[in-house]
Amino acid sequence: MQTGFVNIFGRPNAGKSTLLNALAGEKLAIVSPKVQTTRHRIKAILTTDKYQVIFSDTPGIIDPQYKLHERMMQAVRNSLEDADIAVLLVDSGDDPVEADAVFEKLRLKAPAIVVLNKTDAVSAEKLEALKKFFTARPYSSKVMEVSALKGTGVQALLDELVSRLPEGEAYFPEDEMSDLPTKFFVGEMVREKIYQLYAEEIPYHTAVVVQEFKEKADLIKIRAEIVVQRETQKGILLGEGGQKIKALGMAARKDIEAFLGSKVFLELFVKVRPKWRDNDLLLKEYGYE
Ligand SMILES: Nc1nc2c(ncn2[C@@H]2O[C@H](COP(=O)(O)OP(=O)(O)OP(=O)(O)O)[C@@H](O)[C@H]2O)c(=O)[nH]1
Repeated sequence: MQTGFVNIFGRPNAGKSTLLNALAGEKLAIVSPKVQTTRHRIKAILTTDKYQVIFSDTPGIIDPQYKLHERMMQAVRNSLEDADIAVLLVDSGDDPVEADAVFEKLRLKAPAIVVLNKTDAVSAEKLEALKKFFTARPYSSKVMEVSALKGTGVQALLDELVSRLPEGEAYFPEDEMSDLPTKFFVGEMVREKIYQLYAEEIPYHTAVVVQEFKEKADLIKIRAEIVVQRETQKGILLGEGGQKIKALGMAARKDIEAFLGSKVFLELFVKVRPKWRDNDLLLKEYGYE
């Protein structure tokens, strides 16, 4: 069978997580309109009798400002190492010069396909110009177009990727969807809702840790801790009379229930941990190694 690693790189908000989910046919990576939603390297495994592709979504490439950012960029570097094919994802509405600067710096070893995303949101002329621009770049072996959101072009991209993979044995059992544990995805679903429900800065000061995951007769009991840096942030998360966190819990529970295919009892707690984003021990505890 054709088998190998396809790793997705790009600037924050290019749509990497949306594309990973579209390729995998399953929502594994969380998505929000805010930049830097993805903090880990998230693998999605797609297996048929003809191929196994292991896709990786990586954090958007940025200059680190605190240790959490450094961990995020380490996840990007790890992903550079094992790629059989790199997908360089471009937000077609963006300035191509900025994406180009990021791709140049990656010093890719693997052959790369430049994928123009969000084609649903730009004109044909702009797309034509982008195609010309990226075709001429030295790292680009092909330029393709998709709308990860609408699904346009995703099958053609998948076919192209599979055709370029080496032949070999499957790396993972056929029923495995990811190399990350269920608990991780549950925490991510809570984090996604924080990105969606809270204003600008709150999500960037927040981590989510699932502390308890117990399967009972007819439901799964989950206890998750939301970590923030300051007391004021705790107050914002809770909202007046706990209204905000209640809404957060309800929205997250819905997604978690759909993901697990089971009824869920979700308890959320907020804890203040000053400067956790720069604390090696806490970063490790929260899963950012
Ligand atoms: N119109 C349009 N919007 C898209 C498309 N793909 C993604 N988006 C939107 O772009 C935003 C960012 O998408 P993500 O998938 O979270 O982007 P990302 O590259 O993983 O972002 P980071 O976590 O910052 O690295 C979300 O609001 C998506 O809905 C697309 O094909 N068309």
